[in-house]
Amino acid sequence: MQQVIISVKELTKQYGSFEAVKGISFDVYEGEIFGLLGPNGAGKSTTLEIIETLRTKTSGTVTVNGFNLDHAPNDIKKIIGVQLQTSGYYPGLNLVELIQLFAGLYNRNIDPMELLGRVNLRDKAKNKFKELSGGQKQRFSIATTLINEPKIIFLDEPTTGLDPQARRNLWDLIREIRDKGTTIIITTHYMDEAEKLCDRVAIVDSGRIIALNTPDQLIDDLVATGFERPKEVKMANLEDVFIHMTGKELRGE
Ligand SMILES: Nc1ncnc2c1ncn2[C@@H]1O[C@H](COP(=O)(O)OP(=O)(O)OP(=O)(O)O)[C@@H](O)[C@H]1O
Repeated sequence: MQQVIISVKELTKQYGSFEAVKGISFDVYEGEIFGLLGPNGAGKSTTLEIIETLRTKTSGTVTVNGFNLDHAPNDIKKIIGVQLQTSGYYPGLNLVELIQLFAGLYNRNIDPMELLGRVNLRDKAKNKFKELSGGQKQRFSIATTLINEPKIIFLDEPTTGLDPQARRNLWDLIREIRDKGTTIIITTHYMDEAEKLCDRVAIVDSGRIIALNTPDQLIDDLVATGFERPKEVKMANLEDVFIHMTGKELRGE
């Protein structure tokens, strides 16, 4: 029996007269990678930011690890990890110093080099955030979400703008974090990514959830309607060519 760690019931969010979230309900299970998918403006970030305690809701109930958002937002903050906007990293500090700063804020005693090792950034320990490549920045930003040893982390479009190797590398990292027991909520516009990475996905459209299931079941349900994709005539695609020619390994970037 899977344990519910986040429960959202009839959540609404009104921006003035515009209703961005229109009564969304869903549960996230402990230890899963849960994807929120949907077109631009569907209400994904609004929903996540409400759960993260960063935005007020208009109505509805949100419970995280048994804590009610209305009564115990500080308890929720303590058990979640949220990616900072890039502007949140002090420009004068190197990666080790940034981790030490966050660890101090969270009152945690952690080894910066061990954490950097987890995200394959030991050799950049003395570099500043702005000196990192896109993939490295994402990996560092994910590392910072782990500093307070959270039960749940939120990743908003973590692979946008990355090359195919860096995306795959980040998927491996995200799976490793999940396999250690952390629940992950992720938004993405890449359906191949959601299909490979997410245990379950919710599709959000105009402020409502229009589907929620495992990627496999959603595909089977579509096929059962008689849907058929035009036959693929080639055994590989351009991404296969790219990976084959440039290698699977992550670059020095
Ligand atoms: N602070 C705000 N004030 C007014 N309207 C807002 C505000 N924030 C978001 N909105 C509107 O609410 C809707 C949902 O926005 P939201 O950012 O949650 O969508 P999203 O699904 O995360 O989109 P994207 O995929 O583009 O990130 C959009 O129409 C957006 O313009």
